[in-house]
Amino acid sequence: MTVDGSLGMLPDARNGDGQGGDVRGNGVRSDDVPGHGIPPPEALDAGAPADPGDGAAVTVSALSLDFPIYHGGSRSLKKTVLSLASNRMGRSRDTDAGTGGHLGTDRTHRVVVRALREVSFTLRSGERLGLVGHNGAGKSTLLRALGGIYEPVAGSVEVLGSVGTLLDPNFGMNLDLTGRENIVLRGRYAGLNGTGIRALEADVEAFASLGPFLDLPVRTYSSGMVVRLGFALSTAAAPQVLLMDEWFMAGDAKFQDKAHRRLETVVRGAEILVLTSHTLEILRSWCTRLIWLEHGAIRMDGTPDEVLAAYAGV
Ligand SMILES: Nc1ncnc2c1ncn2[C@@H]1O[C@H](COP(=O)(O)OP(=O)(O)OP(=O)(O)O)[C@@H](O)[C@H]1O
Repeated sequence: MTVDGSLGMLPDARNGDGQGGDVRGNGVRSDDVPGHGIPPPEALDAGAPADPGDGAAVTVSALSLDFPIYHGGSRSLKKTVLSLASNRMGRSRDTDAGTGGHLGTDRTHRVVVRALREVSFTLRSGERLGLVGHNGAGKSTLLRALGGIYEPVAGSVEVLGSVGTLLDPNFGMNLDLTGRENIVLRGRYAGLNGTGIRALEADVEAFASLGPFLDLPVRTYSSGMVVRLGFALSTAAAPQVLLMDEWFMAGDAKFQDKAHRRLETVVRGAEILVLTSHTLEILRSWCTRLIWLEHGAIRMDGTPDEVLAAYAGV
């Protein structure tokens, strides 16, 4: 079972529980979340927060990841794939369109999108990595593989340290529960005691500014309101390794401003950041290193100045 080690976080991978499996973005499986009967915070005072340990590092070795296409039996798709590649995965002629991963077939002749192809890199404490590349280049897939959400078909991912994810505002959220109940649940999954959960509730309530909606089911929220709640929950504590998709830029202008300030604190607290964005100013100002992905493979790995000059000519 993969239970998050701290708020919005996956467990420390050194416990052997941070990789693979059906982990949702915040270490909470949506099907694990009970619908009712959540004990109040004061009933939980015996618990203690997990110790995230120290010395974060990320090692990715020859990572490949495929998505099977289940209606790939259609003749036109098969014909396209067969005519595109002649026909060994990972050894394409110039078979790729301008967007998307590499289309091919696996050993059982099933059509797959090879979203990542033999990706290798290491990250040490202090590094802030930005991922750039065309639509469908594999940026989000790589983030999710680092978060243990997707399993590699080949190669490996090793993450040392607690992992925090800002990948999808809905991850780990039970839409039938109220915002407040979701906060308590998240606190419980993080191993917080009653005092910790009350502090979390106060922090998220103040930050998300949902007013009376906090006591209504999340399914009644607008998408911006879900972002507010999800963001507030996922940024309530700084993980050692923070994985961030660009959805955090969603929300109205006032919220974006607030979100940016809070994120800066989290990013300062995190030892390693991995961020995807199409916004060049964000990549330049937040990252110390960029990896340019093209059709699932690393095209370039360097400083933001080097990579942006080659990628975007800026
Ligand atoms: N769940 C899925 N099922 C099938 N294919 C998928 C799935 N998720 C991603 N893909 C495919 O994997 C490839 C990489 O997608 P990914 O979302 O990682 O790209 P990205 O670089 O994040 O793109 P964008 O900048 O458009 O968000 C794409 O070709 C996409 O079609």
